[in-house]
Amino acid sequence: MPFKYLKSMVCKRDFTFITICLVSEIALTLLIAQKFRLLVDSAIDGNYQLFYTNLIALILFTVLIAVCISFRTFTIGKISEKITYYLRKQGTEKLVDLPQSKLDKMHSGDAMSRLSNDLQLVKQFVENDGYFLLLRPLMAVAVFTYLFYLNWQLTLISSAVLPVLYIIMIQLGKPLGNYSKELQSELANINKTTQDTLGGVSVVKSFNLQSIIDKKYRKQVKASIDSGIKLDKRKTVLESLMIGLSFLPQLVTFGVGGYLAVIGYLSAGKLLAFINLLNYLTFPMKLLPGHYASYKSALEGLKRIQKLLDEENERDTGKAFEKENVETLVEVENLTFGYNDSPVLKNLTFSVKKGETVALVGPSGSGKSTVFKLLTGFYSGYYGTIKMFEKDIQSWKLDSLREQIATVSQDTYLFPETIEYNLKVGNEDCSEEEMVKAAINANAHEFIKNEPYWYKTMIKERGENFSGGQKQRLALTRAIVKNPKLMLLDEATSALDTESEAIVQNAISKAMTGRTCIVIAHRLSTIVQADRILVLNEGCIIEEGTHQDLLEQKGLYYDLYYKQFKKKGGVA
Ligand SMILES: Nc1ncnc2c1ncn2[C@@H]1O[C@H](COP(=O)(O)OP(=O)(O)OP(=O)(O)O)[C@@H](O)[C@H]1O
Repeated sequence: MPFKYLKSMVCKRDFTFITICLVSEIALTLLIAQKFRLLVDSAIDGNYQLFYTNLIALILFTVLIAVCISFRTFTIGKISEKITYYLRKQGTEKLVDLPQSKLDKMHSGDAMSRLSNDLQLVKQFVENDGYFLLLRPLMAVAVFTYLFYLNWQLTLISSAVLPVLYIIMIQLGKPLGNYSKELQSELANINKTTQDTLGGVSVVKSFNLQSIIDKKYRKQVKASIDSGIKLDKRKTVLESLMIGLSFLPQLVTFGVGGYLAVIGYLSAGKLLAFINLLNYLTFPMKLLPGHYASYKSALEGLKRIQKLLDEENERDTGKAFEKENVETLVEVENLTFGYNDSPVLKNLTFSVKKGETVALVGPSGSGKSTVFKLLTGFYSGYYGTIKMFEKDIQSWKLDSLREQIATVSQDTYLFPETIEYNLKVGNEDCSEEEMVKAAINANAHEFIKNEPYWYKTMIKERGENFSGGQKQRLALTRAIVKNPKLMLLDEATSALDTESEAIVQNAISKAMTGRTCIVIAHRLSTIVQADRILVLNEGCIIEEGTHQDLLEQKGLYYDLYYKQFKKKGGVA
C-alpha cells in the first residue's frame, strides 16, 4: 500500500485542518449561493431589509471563503514540502542502508530517477490535484442535494447526462496509469545513461564514443517522447471530450429553467442559483480527468519509490563487543563465497594475530578484494565462519565492527568537501596536530601544503584536482586518522607513474608499521617483510608462508615475484 508512507508523514493536525477547510469550502459555497438567491429574490420583491441582510451575509461569507482558500493553499503547500522532504530523506537513507548485494544490482541512475522524477510527480499531485480530487466530487454531491431541494425536476433533467459522462471518463482514464508507468521507466533509462556518461566522460571522449552515446540517448529520448505523447493524447481526448459534453447540462438548464421561470414556476433567484451552481456539477467533468491522471501518475511514482523504501536494509542486529586485549583479530575457517552461483572464494582458512602484517597476493580476479568485503561485513550468504576480534562476524553490530577497521581500497572516493573534512570523516574528534601527523606519515602533508588553503582546500567532484597518487595518499591519511584496530590496504599502485608509486608504497610501508594489517600487494617488494603471505589463485589459498618460504617453494609466488623482478630490471 503506497500511501502508508504518506500517512506517517502528514501530521494529524494538518489532516484535521485540511478536513475543516474542505467542509467549510463546501458549506460556504452553498451558503453564498443561498444568500445570492435570496438577494436577487428580495430585490425583485422590493424587500430592502432582507436585501441588505443578505448582502452583508454574502460579503461575510465571501471573505470567509477567501480566508479558507488561503489557509488551505498554505497547508497543502506545507504538506507537499513535508512529504517531499521525508520521501527524499528516507530514500537517501535507504540507499546508504541497503546491503551491498542489493546495491550491486541497482543502477544509480534508476535510484536517482525515483528520488527526482517520481518524487516530483507525487509533489505535483499533492500540490495541485489531491485536494481537488476529494473536493470536486464532494462539492458535486452537496450542490446536487441543494439543487434537488430547490427544484428536483430541473435538477434531475439537468444532470441526467452526468452519470454517462462519469462512465466515459473512468473508461477512457483507465490506461493512464500504465502510460505513466511506461513514461517514468523511460525517464529512468535516460537518467541511467546520463549518470553513466557523466561518470565516464573521459572514457567517452578518449574512445570517441559520443556518437554511440548520442544514438543511445536519441533512442531513449524518442521512447520517452513517444510515451509522453501517448499519455498526452489520451489526456487531451479525455479532457476535450469532457469539456464538450459538460455544456450539455448547461444547455438543458438554460432552456428548461428559463421556460420554468417565464411561466412563474421558478423564481429568478433560484434560476440564477441553478446557473451559478451548475458549474460545480460540470466542473468535475472538465477537471477530474486531469486530477485523476495526476493521481495515476503519482501512484505509479509512489509505487516505484515504495519499492526502493521496502527493500530490506543491511542488518542492524548484533552487539558492539569489547575489543581490547584481543589476540586474534581475524579468524577465517573454510570460507566459501560467490556473488552469484559460482564460488569466488573456496574453502579459505587463515588468521591474523594482533600486530601482524598479512599479505594477499594473486592474479587479478583471484578474490583478494572479495576477502576484504567479507571481513567488513559487506556480504552475507557465505559458507564457513568469519571471526572478527574473536567474535563471529554475524554477532557483531556492523557499524561497531566497521569502527574498528579502516579500508583503503582501489577506488579512492573523496567527498567534494575540504581536505580536512575528508581526512576526519572516520574520526571527527581527531585534533589538528594528529591529522597533520597522519598526513606526514602518509606522505601527503607536502602536497597539501602546496594547496592554496592547505587543509581547508576544497576537493572537486571525483577528486579531479588531485592526481591518482595524491588521492591514494589522502585515503591513506584518512585511514591513519581513524586509528583503527585493523587496517585493510589495497595497494593498487599499478596505475601510478614510477615516482608516485614509490611515494605511495613508502607511505603504505610507514602506515603499516606498528599496526595489524592485511595488505593486498600488487608490487611484491612491499611485502617482503610481511609476517605471512597468502597466495590466492582462483579463490583458493594455494601457498602460504614468508617471502623467503615462498621463494623456496618455487610456486606461483616465485613466478609472480620474478616476473616483476625482470620487468623492473632486477628490482621487484
Ligand atoms: N559485485 C560483484 N558482483 C559479481 N561478481 C563480482 C563482484 N565483485 C567481484 N566479482 C567477481 O569476483 C571475482 C573476484 O573479484 P575480486 O575483485 O575479489 O578479485 P581481485 O583478486 O581483488 O582482483 P584485482 O586484483 O583485479 O583487484 C572476479 O571474477 C570478479 O569478476
